[in-house]
Amino acid sequence: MAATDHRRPVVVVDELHVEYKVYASGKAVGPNAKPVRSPRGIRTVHALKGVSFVAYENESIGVIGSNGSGKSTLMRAMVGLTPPSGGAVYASSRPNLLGVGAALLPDLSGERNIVLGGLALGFKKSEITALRDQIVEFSELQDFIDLPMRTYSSGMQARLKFAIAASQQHDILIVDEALSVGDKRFQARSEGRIREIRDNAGTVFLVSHSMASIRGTCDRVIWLKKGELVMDGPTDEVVTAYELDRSTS
Ligand SMILES: Nc1ncnc2c1ncn2[C@@H]1O[C@H](COP(=O)(O)OP(=O)(O)OP(=O)(O)O)[C@@H](O)[C@H]1O
Repeated sequence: MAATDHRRPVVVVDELHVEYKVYASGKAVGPNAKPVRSPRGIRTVHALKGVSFVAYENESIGVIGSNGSGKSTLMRAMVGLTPPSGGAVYASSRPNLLGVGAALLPDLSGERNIVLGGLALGFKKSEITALRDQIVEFSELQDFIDLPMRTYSSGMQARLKFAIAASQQHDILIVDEALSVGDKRFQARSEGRIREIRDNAGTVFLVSHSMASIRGTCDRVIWLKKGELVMDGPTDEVVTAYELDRSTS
């Protein structure tokens, strides 16, 4: 395709395989993968089985598939949190996974967590200070920002996390299911922010079970099923095929 040749590739996923090895007593094996029991009592879950695609700048790519199909594993492998057992991921810059959750502390105020989350995402202290007002405003938590995070509802926590992570332009941003937690109005605002990041030459991956969010945000969709990429193409085509598959299986 001539048009494709002119776009700058930012992520190349090449024949990516991820296998999790879990002790049989472990809790990590999900219902959809077929665990293989080895003689030593270790199960292997083949979560990604040779997934390949190229993502270009200015694309926003939806990642869909039923529970346990490998979506989060793919995102974690793209940011380097989960090592591939085969194949490779190449990226023009480090992808950022939106989900500063692990870094935030429930006993600290929203205010302190903005600093903590910002640092965890690699922002400089001065950048966080400059972005503070914008983050509070986007999260709409002005009246609650001095309270400990444990007093926030899950939707309020999700809003703060999204506001921190989306406060800066990212070259490659991965949003894993974050949008489904806030209310309708916040979802619409976050979708708008994702489109803005994409329009400013970023590439956005959105993992979601909400086909409305996917349709509203993405121009291309990757559909995973049991660790394999079954379809990669324009949003409407892939979502329609996925919904048909779900209604018949
Ligand atoms: N840390 C882990 N250890 C062992 N197995 C894992 C681990 N993480 C995921 N898996 C398994 O890998 C498979 C893919 O899981 P993954 O979380 O990538 O799916 P997903 O498509 O993101 O699912 P969901 O829609 O439910 O979030 C599942 O069978 C799951 O049980």
